Amino acid sequence: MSISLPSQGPRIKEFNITPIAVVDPPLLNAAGLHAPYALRTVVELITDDNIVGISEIPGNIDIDKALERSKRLIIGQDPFQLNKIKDILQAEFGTEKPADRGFTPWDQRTVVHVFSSIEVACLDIIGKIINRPVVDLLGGRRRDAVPFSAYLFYKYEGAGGELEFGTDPNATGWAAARQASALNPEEIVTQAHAMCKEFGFKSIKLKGGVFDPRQEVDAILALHNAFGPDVPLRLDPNALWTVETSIQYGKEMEGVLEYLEDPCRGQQNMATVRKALKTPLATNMCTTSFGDIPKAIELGSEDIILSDHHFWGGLQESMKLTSVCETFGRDLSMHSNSHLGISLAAMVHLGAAIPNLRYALDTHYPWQSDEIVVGGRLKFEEGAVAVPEGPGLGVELDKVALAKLHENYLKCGLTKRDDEIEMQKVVPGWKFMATRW
Ligand SMILES: O=C([O-])[C@@H](O)[C@@H](O)[C@H](O)[C@@H](O)C(=O)[O-]
Ligand SMILES: [Mg+2]
Repeated sequence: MSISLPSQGPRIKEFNITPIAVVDPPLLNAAGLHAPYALRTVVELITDDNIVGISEIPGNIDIDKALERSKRLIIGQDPFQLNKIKDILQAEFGTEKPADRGFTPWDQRTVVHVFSSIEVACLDIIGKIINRPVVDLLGGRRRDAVPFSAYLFYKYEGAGGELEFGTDPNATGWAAARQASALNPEEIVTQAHAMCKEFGFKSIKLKGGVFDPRQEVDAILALHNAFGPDVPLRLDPNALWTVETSIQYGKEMEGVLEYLEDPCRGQQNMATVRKALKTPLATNMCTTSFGDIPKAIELGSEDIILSDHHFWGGLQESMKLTSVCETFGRDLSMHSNSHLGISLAAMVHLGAAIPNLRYALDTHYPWQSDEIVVGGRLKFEEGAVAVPEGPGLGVELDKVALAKLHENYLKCGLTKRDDEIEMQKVVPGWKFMATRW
């Protein structure tokens, strides 16, 4: 049966794709080391009456090529017809398998990113046309401001960007702390104090999977001592631990962590660990798509799904996930990667719509200093970001800032994220391992 669409309605007439490179400090993780620039891609959809919708996704040349390929399909479409747009993209690209996400801490699928970028930009357009914020297109706000967690990283000394491992001697406050090394529990506690002071975060996550688990657990215990029992803590070894290691150290941190994130790899292993611990388990690695849900429920692999609209195919798909979580008694919170204000605004609209938000969301935002939205960096108050004012996402693209970060992209020569190669520049021969301890 074919559906006839209104012949009048707006049509997308222009689809711009701009890869950018954002200054990023030398942060360490399970897959190696962050490059001096984190890559993002900015999508702009423009309607025939010149309404502009924007979105931001992780940068990767393969995703950019897929976006290029989707241009001819999207131009001429009505941004309100999101189901039709989804069907068109699905017919062109097919559906990726959950396993296509790969072993890295971040998601390596292509098509989910394409879906997400087009959907968010269309929602931005729709919001502007009907003069409503995006949160109202997700069922309306449940809160006016969305709480985020501090996100600590082990790191080498350095500011990233052109300075790479060097530092800016004129930096003060958090900008100075952000350049400092953090390679042991004491330096992690110092980083936590500086970040919480600047942004007012009320909970703290440590990115693990970098050092021997003993060192990382000691850092968590040091944070517990420094901040006391009222500041919830999380540790994320990005699946590098065995089941035995996860249970051993999970038991040691019982009562200290609010949740343990992806201690080990795969739903079956996570389910075994979950049965052995009282501490809830969270994931952005073993249950990462709707296709993973049946097994997640059957095995009981996690308590909290860390959604990410860039990986779950957009904001509306993420709202669908909230219903799945409610149905099966799971909590939902949010995962992040290095990002700027367009992604942050989208996360805030989604975070404001999620029911029963018990856990503050992740954000890498404090680690970035660049911005591409008019008015500059978004503000945190008491660790939370207010739903942006204005229709759509409530943020506008600063074209001059965008052009500068596109220049960075052209100059830096990076085309996709590869933390293993970056690490090998510092530690020759270093190898990523799917399970390490
Ligand atoms: O930025 C990083 O290095 C993180 O490791 C990131 O890539 C992960 O995807 C993420 O933050 C996580 O929670 O696993
Ligand atoms: Mg994680």
